[in-house]
Amino acid sequence: MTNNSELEHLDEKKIEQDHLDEVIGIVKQTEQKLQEHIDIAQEDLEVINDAFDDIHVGMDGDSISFDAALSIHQQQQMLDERNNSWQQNRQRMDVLKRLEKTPYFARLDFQEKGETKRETIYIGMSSLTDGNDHFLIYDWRAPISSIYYDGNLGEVHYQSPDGDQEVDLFLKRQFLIENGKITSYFDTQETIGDQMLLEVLDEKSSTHMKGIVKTIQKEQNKIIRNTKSKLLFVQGAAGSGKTSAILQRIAYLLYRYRGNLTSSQVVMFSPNMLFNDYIKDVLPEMGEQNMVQMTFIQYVARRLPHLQVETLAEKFEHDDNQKRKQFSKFVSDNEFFKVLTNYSELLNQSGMSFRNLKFQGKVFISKEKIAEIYYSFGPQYNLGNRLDATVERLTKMLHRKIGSEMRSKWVAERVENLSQEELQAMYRTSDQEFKNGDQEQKFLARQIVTKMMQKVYNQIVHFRFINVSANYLHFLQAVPKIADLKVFDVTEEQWDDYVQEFIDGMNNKRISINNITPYLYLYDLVTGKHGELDMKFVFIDEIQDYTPFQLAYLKYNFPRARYTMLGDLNQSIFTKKNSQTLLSEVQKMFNADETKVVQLTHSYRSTKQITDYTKSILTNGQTIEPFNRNGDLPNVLMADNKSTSIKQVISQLQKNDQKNYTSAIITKTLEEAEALQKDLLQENVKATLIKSENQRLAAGTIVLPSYLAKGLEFDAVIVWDASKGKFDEDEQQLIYTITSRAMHRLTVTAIGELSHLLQRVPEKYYTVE
Ligand SMILES: Nc1ncnc2c1ncn2[C@@H]1O[C@H](COP(=O)(O)OP(=O)(O)OP(=O)(O)O)[C@@H](O)[C@H]1O
Repeated sequence: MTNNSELEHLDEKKIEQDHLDEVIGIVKQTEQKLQEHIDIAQEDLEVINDAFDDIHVGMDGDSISFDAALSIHQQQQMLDERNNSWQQNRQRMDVLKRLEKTPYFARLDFQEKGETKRETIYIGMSSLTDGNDHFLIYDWRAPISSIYYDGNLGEVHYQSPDGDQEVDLFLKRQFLIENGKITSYFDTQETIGDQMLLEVLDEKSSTHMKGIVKTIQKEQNKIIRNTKSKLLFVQGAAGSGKTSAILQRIAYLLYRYRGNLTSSQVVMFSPNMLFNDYIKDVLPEMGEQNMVQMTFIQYVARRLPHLQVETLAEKFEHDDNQKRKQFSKFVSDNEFFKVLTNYSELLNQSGMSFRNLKFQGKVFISKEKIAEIYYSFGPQYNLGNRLDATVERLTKMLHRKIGSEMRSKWVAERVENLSQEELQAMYRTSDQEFKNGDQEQKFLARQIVTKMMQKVYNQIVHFRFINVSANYLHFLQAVPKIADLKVFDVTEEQWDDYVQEFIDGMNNKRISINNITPYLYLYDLVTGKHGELDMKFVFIDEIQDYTPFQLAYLKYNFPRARYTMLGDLNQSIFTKKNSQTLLSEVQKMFNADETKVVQLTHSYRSTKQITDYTKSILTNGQTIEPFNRNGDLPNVLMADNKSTSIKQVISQLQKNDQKNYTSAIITKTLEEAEALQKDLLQENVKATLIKSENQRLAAGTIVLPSYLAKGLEFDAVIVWDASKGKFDEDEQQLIYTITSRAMHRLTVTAIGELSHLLQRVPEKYYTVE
């Protein structure tokens, strides 16, 4: 028997479904109108294109009349405009198609302060108006929508363009809608009801990340809508939604600053390429274009195309050595950044190295001559304009050289022997006239010499006459004199080895990750580069893997940008930095009143059981609060030997399969991942090996090394071979990162004895088989 409240609920559901049907009807009408526009625009484009072809046909030979040129220009402009609006319409159509399935996910009933009328609004992925400009759906990023994420019922505030607004909120309703049908709805008192969040988090993982617009949490909303801070620093536990929050933040910023901000003025530095692929759908699904996305290594390496940069795998394995760790610490410190900055100032007086400028294999301007020119400018010059002045002087010398070279014998001979086609190619117009033969001869000689000299000119304007590697080497050699090595526990002999390593690398056209950033920074200082002034927002994910040097360099490169840095200081697998130091070092680079630090402590990715387990691995970790979603206890599979361990993995994979969980087997190193995948194959178990960050995640079981697992998540994770002696004490963060990738199920395998890092976890948090 149904009671009254259930009946009311049914009635209410029907009313909501009717409203939904009505909105979907309007979405469809809007689609139809838009389609007509698109069709017309398409026809227009074809007409313009045809006209364009006619003009081309009308051109006679190489010359083109002024009228035709003008016409082409106008047509081109028209074409660009139409193309643009055509593209915008297509994008809008994609958004409407999505709205047709799920127009909105929430309803708010409220009354603005000072108003007498109650209002009801619906919130969705994008706004939609009816014919009378009345909003049927509000974009989730609109100012009013923020009360959905921020407030409990009752008095709530939100920021509008006119300042702080107060409303009285009566009702907050969340919908689950599938293909135009309301499957369920909840009225909630709290910010975002746990029930809705549970439903979302219980879903299975996929090879691509999903948006979280419907269930953004209050703390996350603060990150998303922050527009004031120059530095927004987010410390968040594994799985607390840092990455999700920044992607929504980018969508928010693109909406909020529409017209003044394009996706090319937003750059995101991500931990590896695999991760870029993982998140690539989130923004397009919100109707926005992806930002510029790259890894730090890509950013620096693209400027040195002739050098091979150490890979992540190499760096990970090299740093296993204690001596290297010590160097890495020194050369990645803020102090080292200062030492290098100071060194560059000395170069203003002396010490810059140059290369000879050559022409046809012979020295044309010697490096000594260049040095003389460079230091002929007074002390009022800085490095940047000293170089500019040198370029100017060298260019003048080049012009003089062209003048004298034109009179040389080889040029006269070359002119004599020019074929008809070569001549035509040299004349400005096919009927170029000359006063006399002498003038024509001069003109041609200049053309020939200028062309030959073009290479030298390019070398000058691209600063090829600066010997960057010699300069950097001098700097490294000078370090013991200008910095206190003892502070960093490095002896002079050890430093000499480090310098030698750089020289050996260079001889083989290789450079280490440690050297590449200081190398480029010195180059930028010498060339007076001002950085990319146009970049407005810089996002850095997994900040704990950046060194203070790299961060200082990014700041130098994007001097006008606002920074959002996110990370989990518990997951520093490359820098192994102590959490607080990194934060305080970063904060020093910005004014305190322009900095905001936000902590996200709730972990949403994993079940309560997994989070309880993973957080016990950390001895002095940041606060982590599990979200109350239940699952199995993590299980530890102990074996006496490797082949038993492999059998255990296979049987676990089968159990995971039964639950439809995709599994990832995470090994410590790449070598182990490769060996394990082969062993599995021998047993007829297929798994995709992810061995480089340039691959894509595949469906089905995958095997990957720890450092590529950053930022990713999987239904089930099997940690391979967490045996005794496998992980050092300072690798807690690494094992924490690996285990915290699991959403629903976590398995750990070990041979002989379990790693002491995992023996710390209280026994009540796992089972042993
Ligand atoms: N508000 C939310 N609503 C729904 N799902 C959420 C929310 N916040 C986070 N999640 C989910 O939690 C998981 C972890 O989020 P995300 O990867 O953004 O966390 P992270 O802090 O970047 O993690 P890590 O540092 O471990 O890489 C994702 O599946 C994400 O969809």
